[in-house]
This record gives sequence, structure tokens and C-alpha cells, in this order.
Amino acid sequence: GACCSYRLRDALHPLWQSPLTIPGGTRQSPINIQWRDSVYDPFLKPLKISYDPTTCLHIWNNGYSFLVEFDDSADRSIIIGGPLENQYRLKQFHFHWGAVNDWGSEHTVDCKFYPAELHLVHWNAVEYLSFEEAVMEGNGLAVIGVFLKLGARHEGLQTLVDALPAVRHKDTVIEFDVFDPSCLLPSCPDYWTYAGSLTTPPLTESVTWIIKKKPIEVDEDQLEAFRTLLFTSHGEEERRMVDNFRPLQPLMDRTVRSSFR
Ligand SMILES: Cc1ccnc(S(N)(=O)=O)n1
Ligand SMILES: [Zn+2]
Repeated sequence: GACCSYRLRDALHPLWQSPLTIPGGTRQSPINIQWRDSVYDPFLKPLKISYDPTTCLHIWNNGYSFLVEFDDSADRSIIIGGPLENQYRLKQFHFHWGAVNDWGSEHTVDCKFYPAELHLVHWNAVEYLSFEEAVMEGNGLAVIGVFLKLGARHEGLQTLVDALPAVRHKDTVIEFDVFDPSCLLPSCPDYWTYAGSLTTPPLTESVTWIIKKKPIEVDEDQLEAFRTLLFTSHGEEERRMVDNFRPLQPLMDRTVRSSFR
């Protein structure tokens, strides 16, 4: 590929002992987004996002990342429009980041890594009864990806950063009862979209990816706070939670569409 040296297919990835590539996988994520190869689709609608901050439940460390989970028992925090044919409910959001600022994102743009990437995970509650069911279906999930770049301090992110010491170890959780994830989205509506997969187990090919063109800015201290988290549980030998991103996957027979010229 343009900028990706795919290692042996089916080699195991050290981070989560899962295959680098799914045997027979034709729509794996993440990918490099080659800006000039993306195709403007004038029929793509604006993405409509409506989150209810009181659906926020807790923040926890699951040993891959830290995630903020939401009450998805009703249509209270939803997205609709964009490339989506149904309404999708917010389930959780989490991040991927590097040990240093030179890498950390899962997707790349023209082979450029960002220091981190936010994923807001939603499931198709119109056609399926649960997230677990939707995970197995081609149109089951929609994940909004937002790149983080080094710059000004992000006040909205800071409330998350302040909670991280309480979830330093794997399988620790704290209540987090009001947070509006919209504050983590760039104001620019432009996005790329393509058919892909989850980037951590079960790696199922069930995700409509919506990658925002514009990054949000966070400062060095905020990125460093991510890096103080641990992959390991209390009592285990400490391993810093860094480089929790999956290697780039082959584009294969896919086209990335853009919502902008
Ligand atoms: C909920 C979930 C599970 C696994 N992987 C992802 S991700 N990184 O593709 O958003 N999300
Ligand atoms: Zn993710």
C-alpha cells in the first residue's frame, strides 16, 4: 500500500493478541485515507448529532483504553443522517494514543499519524435489539472518529483528564454522571466515510466509519495524562497504556467518500 508495510497476514498483534488481519477480511479498519483518492459524494447528508449529557454513566479502564459509557436503553443520545440510513444510539466513546506525539491515531490522512484519535461508538437501534446483536451486522455500528492534534488545552477534555487517576488500573471504574461528548467534536461538518470494522476484538466488519476532517486541539499535559494509564490491574507489574492502536489494514476494494469538495 501507499504507506503501509503489511506484516505477515494473520500475524498476532502484541497488544491484544488478535490477528493483525482477519482471515478473509475484506473491510478491516483502520486505513490510510488518501485525500486525493477520496470521492466527493453530493448525496451525503449533514450528520445530525443529538446527545443528552445526563445519559452519561461511568468512565472505566477496560485494559485497552479508557471509555465513557452511556445509557443506551432509549433514543436519548443519537446520530442520524450523514451516510447513515438509520438512527444510531451512542454506546460509548474511547481514545487511542501513542507513547510519543509522533503517532497514536488509528486512521492516517495521507500517511500522517495524529497523536491520538477519539472514537464515538453508536449502534443501529432501529434494526437491532442490542449493541451485542448489532456488532455482528454489516450496518450494525457507526463510529465517529475525531483526530487529536497538539495545540491549545481543551477545556471539555479536561473534565475527563481529571478523572483518569481514578481509573489508572485495568478494570477500575468511577461514576461519571454528566458529560456532553459534543464538546469533543470539531465545529467543521466535513467528514470522510467508508465501510470498515472494529479495530479491537471482535474486529467484526460492522462499522460505518465517519472520520471528521478537522482535528480538535489538546495540549501536551492532556496527552501525557492518557499515558499515565495502565494496561495492567492492581497488583500486576505495571505496563503503561500507550500505543493502543491497531496497524493500518489494506483498503482492498473500497472507496472512501467525502462530504466536502
Ligand atoms: C466498542 C468497540 C469495540 C471494539 N473496537 C471498537 S473501535 N476501536 O473500532 O471503535 N469499539
Ligand atoms: Zn477505537
